[in-house]
Amino acid sequence: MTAPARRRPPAPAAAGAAHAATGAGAPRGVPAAPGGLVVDDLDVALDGTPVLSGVRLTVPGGSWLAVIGPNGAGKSTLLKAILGLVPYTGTVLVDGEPAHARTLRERARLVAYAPQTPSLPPDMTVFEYALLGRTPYLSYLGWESRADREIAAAVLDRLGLGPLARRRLGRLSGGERQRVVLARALTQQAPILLLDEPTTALDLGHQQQVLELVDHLRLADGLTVVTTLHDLSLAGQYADTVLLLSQGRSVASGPPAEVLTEASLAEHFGARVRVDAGPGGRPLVHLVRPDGDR
Ligand SMILES: Nc1ncnc2c1ncn2[C@@H]1O[C@H](COP(=O)(O)OP(=O)(O)OP(=O)(O)O)[C@@H](O)[C@H]1O
Repeated sequence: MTAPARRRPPAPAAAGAAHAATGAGAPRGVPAAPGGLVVDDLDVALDGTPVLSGVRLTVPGGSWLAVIGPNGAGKSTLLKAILGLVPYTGTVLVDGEPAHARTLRERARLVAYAPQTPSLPPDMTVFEYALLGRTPYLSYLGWESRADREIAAAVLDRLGLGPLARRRLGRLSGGERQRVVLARALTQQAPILLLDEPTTALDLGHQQQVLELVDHLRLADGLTVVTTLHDLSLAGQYADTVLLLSQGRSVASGPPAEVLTEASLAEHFGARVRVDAGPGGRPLVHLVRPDGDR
């Protein structure tokens, strides 16, 4: 896979005032992270219900942010706001500009998104679906080139999906569907990758395969990665920074070992856990039965 090398120094934290999503250009005082993301004072209400309030984050280009939080905390909504798929107030800068300042085609070349529960056309084949990732690069009346087809085939191979290339989407298992959705996002070859729960349907081996591939691409090509993850040990092993959302607010953000603490997880998830230091001091989170002495 090829993508422009985008290694950049971390950007300072955002510090701007709220501004309407319909405005154009970066608000004064909010520094852009080149190749990265800046979110500041983000509010989202859906059907009149506040879902996100005052959320802020900075993801320097080439780094990995894991967004964690209990069910309904607003993780998926945060990704959708970054993509410009839901209305918001506040600041969202993607590679230094608000998403809505770019055309849909420009956005698709910049940000690839693998949603949590996509609807897949049942009669489309795996290869055809992966090839959709090349759409932002086609001319308006053009067809996919041989190079586009080779890129899609290479991504399917790297995800172990080559043998399923001709299979129709309606005949895939849950885990196969999830990897196909990731394949389409990777075929897009965008420098920013937003993955909503990319491992929930995967067995242990495929979880590792998918996350290692994403990390390999991040390191090789400088991709910026944002994943929501319910598996907190995976968040701890792979992310540079963890953002904990609770009831629509950012309640903690920082290196995994600072955010994934027993006290914090008890408070915000209502879970009793043990946190051990794993390889490199990265945290491993284990559920502990409240009556574990029995
Ligand atoms: N159209 C809507 N109108 C009102 N509330 C909504 C709407 N869509 C989503 N919500 C609510 O917004 C909240 C955040 O949803 P979101 O999907 O972002 O949470 P999440 O953290 O990704 O949850 P999960 O871990 O369960 O996937 C939830 O309480 C959800 O019910």
